[in-house]
Amino acid sequence: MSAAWEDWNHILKLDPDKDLVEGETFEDVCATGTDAIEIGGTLGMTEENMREMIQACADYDVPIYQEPSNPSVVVDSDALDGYLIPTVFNAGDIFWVTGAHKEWVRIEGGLDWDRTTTEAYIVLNPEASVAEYTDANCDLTTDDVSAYAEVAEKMFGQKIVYLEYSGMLGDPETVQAAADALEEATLFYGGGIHDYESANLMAEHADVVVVGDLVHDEGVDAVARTVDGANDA
Ligand SMILES: CC(C)=CCC/C(C)=C/CC/C(C)=C/CC/C(C)=C/COP(=O)(O)OP(=O)(O)O
Ligand SMILES: O=P(O)(O)OC[C@@H](O)CO
Ligand SMILES: [Mg+2]
Repeated sequence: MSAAWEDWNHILKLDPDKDLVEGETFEDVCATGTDAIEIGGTLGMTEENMREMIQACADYDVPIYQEPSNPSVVVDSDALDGYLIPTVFNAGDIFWVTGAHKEWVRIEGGLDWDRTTTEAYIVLNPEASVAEYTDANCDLTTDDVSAYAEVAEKMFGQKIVYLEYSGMLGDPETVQAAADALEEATLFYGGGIHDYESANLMAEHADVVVVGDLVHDEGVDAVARTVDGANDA
């Protein structure tokens, strides 16, 4: 059976610490045409705000995945299709590569691995909260990025590699270099997608584009245009 994300073009990432645009509902959000909703963020995450947002999206016909930023915010909910768990390949602190995961396993005493997939993050915007949080070394050349992508897939068996430019539009050549380095793994791209053109551009290079802040800043019509851009690539 193929993994769900192999058929996706577009993910909408909802931040439990941010509001929707006034007048818009989670029903509207789930009707943007996105292939999946990922719930997560770096700052301001709690088990409670995660649970509320998962519940708010539960009744609509779109898969929901939680992307926890640390073990203490993981939510056990039947509404979830699964967990997408970051591991940050260029983190400055090993805690964000394997340490948090070890703690999660230790605390839980066993995980539902069938519902859990890791995402091999390469964090590339030094201004993003996630870069600061994980002390990521974002000073990477295109060759560094493609080499990390290859190591993620070939050495660590990662099924998903995630180029994370959160808050800024990334470099298409770097995204293409990462795509070229991968054989089977699915390449996610996220950061700064704000319209049809930017979604279309990044979806030419990555398998799946992730749209985040746009839903909180501009709303569902803007997100729907990025879905079109991704699907047309
Ligand atoms: C082991 C478990 C369950 C969790 C650990 C998972 C890890 C390693 C997390 C570190 C990376 C991280 C914080 C991922 C969260 C998803 C993410 C990158 C969100 C984007 O965040 P930003 O856009 O930088 O932050 P804000 O939107 O909160 O400002
Ligand atoms: O908020 P933006 O810049 O769209 O980034 C999306 C996502 O990659 C964040 O984790
Ligand atoms: Mg963000």
